[in-house]
Amino acid sequence: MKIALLGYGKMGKTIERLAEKRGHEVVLRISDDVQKYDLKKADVAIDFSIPDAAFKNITSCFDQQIPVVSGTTGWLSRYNEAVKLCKEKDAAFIYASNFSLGVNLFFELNKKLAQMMNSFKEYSVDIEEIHHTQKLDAPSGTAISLAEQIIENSDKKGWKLDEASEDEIPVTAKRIENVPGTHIISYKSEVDTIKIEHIAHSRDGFALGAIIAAEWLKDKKGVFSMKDVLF
Ligand SMILES: NC(=O)C1=CN([C@@H]2O[C@H](COP(=O)(O)OP(=O)(O)OC[C@H]3O[C@@H](n4cnc5c(N)ncnc54)[C@H](O)[C@@H]3O)[C@@H](O)[C@H]2O)C=CC1
Ligand SMILES: O=C(O)C1=N[C@H](C(=O)O)C[C@H](O)C1
Repeated sequence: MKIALLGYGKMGKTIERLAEKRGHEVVLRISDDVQKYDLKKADVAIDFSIPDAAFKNITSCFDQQIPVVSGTTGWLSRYNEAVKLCKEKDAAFIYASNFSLGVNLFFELNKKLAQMMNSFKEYSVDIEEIHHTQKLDAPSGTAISLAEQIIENSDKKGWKLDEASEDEIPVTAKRIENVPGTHIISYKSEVDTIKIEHIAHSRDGFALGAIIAAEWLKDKKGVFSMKDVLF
């Protein structure tokens, strides 16, 4: 598979290393706001760029009929617009706030736990995420996905960074040098705490998941999620 990397930072470089090991070839590397780039040589594009660039990168792929996998976070206010454009242009698109297998399993666990805990009002829920200090967005896209899953499976009405009201989930974002990504969900009562935690040891899990998603998407049309790829 010939891959265009839209974003050639920490994730782009990790994807290149793992993709080459799987026999793929990187044919284009974009790491800036290039006015127009030619994706014709690529079978698929993988976007891990910056929040301000993701929408333009993704829709350029639709225009050039190249399937696109995006993991960039912090641009999701335009996600529905991207979905609409993908359908109009009969293109192919997968977005995931987190491509790692471990986090996608953790997502399923989170939904089940939220359903179970909803009957026990003596417990209050909170989410904590920890990432490296270069991260541009807060809270992380994964923390937002986790909060949305809890909201769908409980009586919670929303989430808020730091201070939250009774019917909202408080989300805390910490920034510590070199942390690839940690997410913790806690249910606390007077007498005890129940915690589930996902700790990424490196970026390899995210990168491998994105490559597997690209292999899966290459010959398809439509809008998909990581759940379609993995389960
Ligand atoms: N969904 C997932 O599984 C994961 C998502 N991420 C997200 O991926 C994104 C990238 O993460 P990192 O690689 O760690 O960041 P990074 O800062 O190391 O790399 C981003 C790169 O994008 C480049 N860039 C700037 N403008 C661009 C443009 N217009 N087009 C293409 N590239 C451009 C920058 O020069 C930089 O090299 C972030 O939004 C992060 O939250 C990160 C890890 C996993
Ligand atoms: O910026 C990162 O590094 C990460 N971003 C993603 C997010 O915002 O959830 C996924 C992962 O946690 C690493």
